[in-house]
This record gives sequence, C-alpha cells and structure tokens, in this order.
Amino acid sequence: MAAQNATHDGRTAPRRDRGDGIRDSEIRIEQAHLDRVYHRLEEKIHEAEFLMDDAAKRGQVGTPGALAERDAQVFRAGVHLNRLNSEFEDFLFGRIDLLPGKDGERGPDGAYTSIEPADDAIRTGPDGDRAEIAETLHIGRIGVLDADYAPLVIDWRAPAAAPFYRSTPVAPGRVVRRRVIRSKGRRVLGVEDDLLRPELSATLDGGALPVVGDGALMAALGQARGHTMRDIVASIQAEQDQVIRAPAASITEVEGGPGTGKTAVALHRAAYLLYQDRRRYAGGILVVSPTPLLVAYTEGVLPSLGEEGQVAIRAVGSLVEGAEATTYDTPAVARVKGSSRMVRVLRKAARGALELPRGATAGSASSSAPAPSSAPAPAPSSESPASSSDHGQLTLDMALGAPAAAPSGDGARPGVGPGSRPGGPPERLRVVAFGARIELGADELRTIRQNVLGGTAPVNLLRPRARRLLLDALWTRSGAPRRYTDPELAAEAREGFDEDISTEDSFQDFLDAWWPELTPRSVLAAMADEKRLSRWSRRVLNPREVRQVARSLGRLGPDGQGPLSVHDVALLDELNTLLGTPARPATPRETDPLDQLTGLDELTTYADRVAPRRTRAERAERERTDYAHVIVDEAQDLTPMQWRMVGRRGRHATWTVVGDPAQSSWSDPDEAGQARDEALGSRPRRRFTLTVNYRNPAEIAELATKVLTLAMPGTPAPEAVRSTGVAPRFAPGADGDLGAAARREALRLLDEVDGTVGVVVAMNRREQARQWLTGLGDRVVALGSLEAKGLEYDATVVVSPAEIADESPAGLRVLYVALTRATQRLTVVSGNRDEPDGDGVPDLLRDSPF
Ligand SMILES: Nc1ncnc2c1ncn2[C@@H]1O[C@H](COP(=O)(O)OP(=O)(O)OP(=O)(O)O)[C@@H](O)[C@H]1O
Repeated sequence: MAAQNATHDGRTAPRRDRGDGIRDSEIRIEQAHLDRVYHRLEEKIHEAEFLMDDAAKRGQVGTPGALAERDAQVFRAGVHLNRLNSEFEDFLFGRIDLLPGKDGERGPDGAYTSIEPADDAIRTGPDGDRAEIAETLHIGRIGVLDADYAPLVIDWRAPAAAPFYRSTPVAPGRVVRRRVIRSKGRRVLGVEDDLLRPELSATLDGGALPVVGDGALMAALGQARGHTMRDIVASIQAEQDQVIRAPAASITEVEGGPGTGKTAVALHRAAYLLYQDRRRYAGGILVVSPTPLLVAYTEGVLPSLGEEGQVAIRAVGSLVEGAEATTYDTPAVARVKGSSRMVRVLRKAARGALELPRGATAGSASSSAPAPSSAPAPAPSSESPASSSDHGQLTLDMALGAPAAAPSGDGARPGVGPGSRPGGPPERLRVVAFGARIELGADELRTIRQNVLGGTAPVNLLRPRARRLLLDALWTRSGAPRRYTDPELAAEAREGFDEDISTEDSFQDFLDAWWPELTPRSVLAAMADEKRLSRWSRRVLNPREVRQVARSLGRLGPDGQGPLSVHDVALLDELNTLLGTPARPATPRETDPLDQLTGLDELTTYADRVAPRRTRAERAERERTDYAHVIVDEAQDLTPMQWRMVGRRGRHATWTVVGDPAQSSWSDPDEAGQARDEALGSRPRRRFTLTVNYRNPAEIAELATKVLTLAMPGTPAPEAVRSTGVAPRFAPGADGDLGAAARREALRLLDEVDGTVGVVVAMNRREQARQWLTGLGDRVVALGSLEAKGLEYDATVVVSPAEIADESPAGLRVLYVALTRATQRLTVVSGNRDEPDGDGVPDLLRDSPF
C-alpha cells in the first residue's frame, strides 16, 4: 500500500520516486500481481491437460460419438494450451489506474465500458482537484480471468485496453496513471509511469498515487538495438493506436516519415485484426516487405504478440512460389523491368515463345516436357533425309482407317516440310488416313495458331483448343466430311478419327513441339536473346533498353534456372498469369490423418510443434495465392509490375498500405501510383499520417532533413521525439582510403554503443564493404543502400553520400533512407566525389546558402 504524501496544504500530491524506495515497493506490488497471474495460469494449464487426458480416454471408447467429442475437446484444450505455453514469457506489461466510468456499466471482461469519467469522479475544492482511483487494469499479451471471472490481465487488443494506448495528457479520459511493467519470466524488473492528469491529487486505497520514472517511451527508445525488431506493445502511442485499431474494412493507408513506427504499427495491426476476427483472417494475412533482410528483422514481432501461422511475411522478391530473388538489377534495368510497359512486352513474349525451338522454352524448367515417344522412330522421309529428332521437328505419318486401307510402309514415311527452320517449331503436320496422305503446311498451321491465340486466355490453357482445331483441319482435309451424308455416321467416324490420331505418341510429340507447355522461367530466359526481345518489344522499349534488359536476363541461362533479380520475380508472376498452369492429374497427397483435425498442432510441446507446423504452414502458404488481408510495408518502393503481382494476392482482401513517398527508390512515382490504384481498386480509403520520429535523435534527424529538402522540397519531416546531444560526425576519407576510414569509424562506433552498427554504401560497393569490415564481429553489418530500407542500428556509418545519391534517379531519396537508420550515432565518411569542406562535411549535407 502506498503511503500518503501530505503537502503543507494537506493535499495528497502524487508521490514521485526519489530513490526513497518507492520504486522497490511498487515493483513488489506488481510482483505480487504477477505471482497471482502465474498461479492462475498454472491452474489453467492443469485444466487443459486434464481435458486432453480425459479426451484421449474418451477416444478409447471407440464409438463415433465419443471420437467426435474427443476431437472437439482435444481441439479446445490444445488451442488453450498452445496459447498459454507461448504467452507464458513476459506477457504482463502494462497497467492503468482509472477514475470511475461515466455510466457505471461494466463489460464482459469486468471493466467499465465508458472511456469518460463519471461526472462526480473529480471533486474540486479550494486546494485543487482530488479523485479516488476506482479501477486498476493490468494489460498483457493475452487475457486471464481469475476463478471468479474477474480480469487479472486484459488482452492488449481488447477494447478495455484501448485507454492504455489512447490516453494522452491532453485527452486523458479516465486514465490517471499509465504504467509499463518490465518483467523477465516470472520476475518483475522495473516499472515506468506516465501521469496523465498531473494536476490531480489522486489517491489509491487512501494513499497518494505513487509515480515511478520519466515514462516508458523514453526508456524503450533509449535501449540498444539488436538484429531483430522488438514489439512496441507496451508503449504504442495514441496516433499509432488509431491505425492499429482502425476498422478492417476496405483500405487503410498510412504515411509517415522515417522512424514514425509504420512497420511496427503494421505488424501490430496484423495481430489486432486476428484478435478481432480470427475466423475471417483464417484466410491469411500477407505482409509484403521490400527485402529479405527486413523480413528477417521483423519476423519475430508477431510471435512475440502471440500470433504466428496466420500471417505470412514475404519479401517482394519471394512472392512467387519456387522463385527467390537473389540479385539486384542496375537502376537502369530495374527501371525498365519495373515499368508497366513490360506488360505489353510479356504478352507478346508469352505468345511468341510458342515459335521458339523446343529446347528454348520447355527445357528442364518444364516438368511436363514430353517424354521421348515410345513409338518406333519414323523412317526418314524421301523429301528430307534428316530424321525428325535431328531437327527437333516432328511430322506425323500414320495409317488410319480400315486395316485394308492401311498404306504400306511407303505411305507411312514421315517427311519434313520444306522451309522448316532448323531447331524451330514444326512447320508441317502430315498424317496418313483413309489410305491417303493428309498434310497441313506452314501457312495452315500458322492460321490455326493465330485463330487459337485470338482470345486472351492463357497460352498453356489454349493447347486443347489448338489440338481440336488441328484435328478439325485434318478431318476437313481428309475429305471425309463429304463422304458421310448421315450425320450420325459422320459423327461416329469423326470420333474414331480424332481418337486414333490424338492417341498416337507421335501426334502428342508434334503437339508438344508445336504448342509446347511454356514455363515463366523459360519465356523469361528466351527474352535474353536481343533480337527476339527487340521483336517482342517493338514500339515499347528503345534499342538501348532492349539491350540492357536482354543482357541482364542472360544471367538466367538457357534453361532459365539461373539467379533471379527482385524485378524478375514480378515478371515471372505476370508470365504465370499470361501462360496459365494446365490442370494436372491430382497426385495423391500424403495425408496425415491427424492433419484433418484443425488445431491439432496445438497439442504438443512447443519444441515438438515447431518443425511439423512449419511444414504444414509452408504447404498452406504454397497453396495460398489469395489472402484475406494484405499489408504492404514500404509501399512507396513497389514498382508498377510489383503492384500487379501483389494485387493478384489480395483480389478479395482488405488492405493496409504503409509508406513514405520521401523514401521511394522508384524513379517514377506517378506510374507506380497508377498501378497502386489499379491494385487497390475503387474501394474507400481511410488515411492516417504518423508525425513523430521515434528512431532518430533530433541531431541526426536535422541532418537528414537537409537531404529531404533537396529530394522533395516542401515535404515536412517528422518531429524527433528525443535528442542525445551528440551531433553527427564527419570523417573525410580520400577515395583510395574510403575502406580504411569506414573501418576506423565502425570500430569507433562499436566502442561507443552497446548494440549494432550498420555501414551503408552504394550498391556497387557492397562486396568491398564486407571486406572492409572483416573480423569486426557480428555487431557490425555492411549494407548496400537499397538493403538498408526499413532497418535500424544503434549507430551507422554512411559512406560517400554522393555515390549513393548518384546511383539512380531516386538516389537522393535513397540517401535520405541511409541517413535515417541510426538510433544514437551517425558518422558520414566522404570521398573526393563528396567535395567535403574543411570540416569534412560533404557538399550534399551542407546548409544551403539560400
Ligand atoms: N510507440 C513506440 N514505442 C517504442 N518504440 C517505438 C514506438 N514506435 C516506434 N518505435 C520504434 O521506433 C523505431 C522505428 O519504427 P519503425 O521501423 O516501425 O518505423 P518506420 O516508420 O517503419 O521507419 P522507416 O520508414 O524508416 O522504415 C523502431 O525501433 C520502433 O520499435
């Protein structure tokens, strides 16, 4: 119980911790509460275990009813156990002390529902305002009720917890004191309080309300950074909470400068949406992140909030199954590949690729590449001595019709049509039917192909139609339609004709060569041929662009299996849509009978659960291409082609889109904006702006703003919430010596901070920078400018701002990103190109003379 603090006028003023033991006594109070919570959790775990045990016994009865009941119980108990086990660590983090609610009503969790205080909550007297704390709520990662259903802990996402985040000194509502509790396992380590009504003399259980520390936010922001992001559940700020709890419907757009918490807010929103409507979001939430580094950095946040499985965090270069971007294109190539002009090029390529040599498109990339025919190899034609396989061209000579009419060996010899291009698709189809040779030549085949391609259906899905039109043409050419006057007989004969021809291996081989099943990778690889690409991109790309793109695609190799760039992946996705995947006979899936029981993965210990669940989650992910909610982080960076790719994954989704135009590395924001509008459709949008920079101290933010002013004049910078008193450092390093200077500065910063140091260089210096830092340990990381996106470090070294700014048309905005990664210290190393002044300050970072 806190002792009353009497002032000379007899008021009960808040009791501030002055090292007089209040902190310790408050920690003891919270410890007692945490002990009660753990005790209750243990009871609940026993209950869950008992339920599972009981359910297992019921299963032994063996009747269908008992089994069904067991399954239901197992499921409930499993879910319960899983949540308890995984939330057990560190899950109590907050407390609010509240005035009585206005209407005196309490919700299902036992808390007052009103956010406004009762009219008589505050008594005004000659010595100021007084009030009695009426209710104390503890906030945690999950809700826990005591045996009488009174709330011991409120889930952070429950409405009753909202005042913990929303109340501010300007609009405190019922909250008098907000406390953040730091605990590890079962031990409370510390408490930090914010007083939201500092003018009020509040009492708790008759004593003055104690206040400890200077607020939780500052304590959180000052902590050293590791290589993974932490959740901010204990210190979400009011403007961030508005976004997190915004209704799920349609589209929520969030803008804010560097460090305003956009990524953190987006991830907390995912957890909130799942809490609000788990059933709906069982359809999956997709978080699209710009780089694998940012995925790795953020992927621990959701599990720490008790959410896993339902949320897939994917780098934009890993959105297509079986494709994983491992390289970056040069800015010039990226600019072309990302542009929506590529849609027209790919449309032509998807169709044009049918004309290519067989090996150039189907290749090993195609799982359905035709197996060698089991039929005996046809004899060489008199017209063409080369065998069909020599040319990769197939013609079909077959004897059809009544046995008596079957031609002798002579009539069955295959031929290669004149004008066939070596290595090209077959230009002639020849069959022998009804004792006669029937041939479709290059022109007819071309007409048939053009007819089939007339529609917009995916190319691979048109193959059955192509097959049908070939048979139609052969049937007509055979003269058979004239021979049958009885339609029934004609139909019967036609059926036999079709079946005989189309079941022949050699006809299949012809089809495989003339209408091969195309794979996205093989078509992309085919675009590496400059002449071909120039044909497919006529009037869309200029010769220079064609050359650059073709050269970059050469990396894929002839079979298309070489390394992909981030921008290639969106092209693959587009091709996937243009080509389509033909239906395959269902392969029997290995089924684990236990899999049938939803939630069964919840039934084992954590260690047991992880491996099988991951495979199940991965499989579910593989099968999923459409999500219930899509969150796009760093949305300003998506190219038009990437927007199309992401849009396909959220056709029926609600969306949260977060970004900052001032950090965009894409050169043409208008074009990307249009693609974004197309992906999001015309649904209503809710817009929020975050205004406070929680990452950078004011000294670093101020320097970065100089670049913001150059990059996007007139754009307001977010306000830094704290300052360190340490100005950025400038260290000139002559060009030949950039590496030595960067290493020296990294070492210095490793000494000055407890956590991580990031060294950011222009993209083409990445490898070099890794060499510079060899042996400095894993607290220091070398990054290309584009890789730094979204990440943060205790300290950063930015090497040659001019090199970064000159890298691409969006270079100044990329430099702005690089300069805003540090939470404590920033050093800028400049080369000759930076034209540093006497103090080593690069040209770009000096005060403008105007
Ligand atoms: N309410 C908060 N309490 C504590 N820390 C916070 C809060 N909001 C943001 N932060 C911290 O500020 C830093 C920046 O957050 P985050 O990376 O989400 O910002 P961002 O807007 O996505 O930045 P950028 O656009 O530069 O990538 C992180 O360390 C985050 O944990």
